Amino acid sequence: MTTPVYILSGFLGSGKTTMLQHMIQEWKSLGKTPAVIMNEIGDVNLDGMMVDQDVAMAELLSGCICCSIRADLSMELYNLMETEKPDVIIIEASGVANPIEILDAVTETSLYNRMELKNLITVVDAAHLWELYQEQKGKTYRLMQEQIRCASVLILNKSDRVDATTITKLEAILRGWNAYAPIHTTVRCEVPSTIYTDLSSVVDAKKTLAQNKQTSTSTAHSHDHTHSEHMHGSHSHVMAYTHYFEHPINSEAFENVIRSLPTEVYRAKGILTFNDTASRFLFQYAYREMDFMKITPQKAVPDVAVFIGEHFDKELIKEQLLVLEQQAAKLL
Ligand SMILES: Nc1nc2c(ncn2[C@@H]2O[C@H](COP(=O)(O)OP(=O)(O)OP(=O)(O)O)[C@@H](O)[C@H]2O)c(=O)[nH]1
Repeated sequence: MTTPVYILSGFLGSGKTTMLQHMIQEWKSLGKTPAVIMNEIGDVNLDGMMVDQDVAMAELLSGCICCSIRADLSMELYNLMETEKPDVIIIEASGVANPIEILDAVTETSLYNRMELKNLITVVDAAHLWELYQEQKGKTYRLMQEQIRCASVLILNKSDRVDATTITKLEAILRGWNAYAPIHTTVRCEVPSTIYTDLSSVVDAKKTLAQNKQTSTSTAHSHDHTHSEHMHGSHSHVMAYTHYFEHPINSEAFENVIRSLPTEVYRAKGILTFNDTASRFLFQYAYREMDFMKITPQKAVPDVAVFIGEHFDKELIKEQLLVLEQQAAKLL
């Protein structure tokens, strides 16, 4: 028996965890046992909390799966196969990962383990891509392009955030960059379940990937790049700041801080206790959209927020959050 492996790629905040939740639900309803490998560039895995607690999960934190911890990925894949014997494995890459490197790690591991890459699914934030496409430059744009080129399935997500004409244009752009992958235009990654459950209908992922990989490497990188230049070139600009809260804070004051974040911060998420609400909240901020969800964590978790972006001033964010904590502490 060969275990199918799915790679979920896509820029920060595009909807990978949302997609992962659908996949897990679908497989479980079919009586299958999925296992997950999650990768975060911050040092806490908040997305893991969104995932069904019964699912076996390995976490690769504080680095990008495609470079610094690529060897760990092979090891985690091996361990999961040995200990959990899952029916299917899903790897959720960090939003800044170059999927080609993950693909290589899976292929390497499959040499000594019976696993097979079924699909490399790339989730795209429609509004974000549209904005970057207007400029057609920058590292984030190139990375997104690379993630799209490598995909065997493309999910054009957050279609609720752009109009129908823009969607048509975006679909044409995706097709121009990736001639093979089926494109699914979605809201909250609602796709026909057959794309990940009916394995017989799955495209020949290996062949597609090999073709796209060729196009991708020849256009995005010059062939004489060294391996390390290739890996770090696309996302060495990304940084993260993790803030642990000592005190509950005021929810409105926090929202104001998030609203005033510099544009260099493109992703933030956290778990917070507010002094003016009864419940704890999971907060999400992706490409200027903010979302709060009530949660009751299954295990003890600290109040924490992670900010991810390019060359932003960590100290400034830290100071603003400390002020919120001091203001709240005075009221105690
Ligand atoms: N408006 C809108 N929001 C969405 C959609 N899909 C997901 N979101 C929201 O976007 C935010 C990010 O979604 P995630 O699924 O966590 O994205 P991700 O790619 O896993 O994020 P990272 O792991 O940080 O890279 C969450 O607040 C989601 O609820 C969509 O189709 N439309």
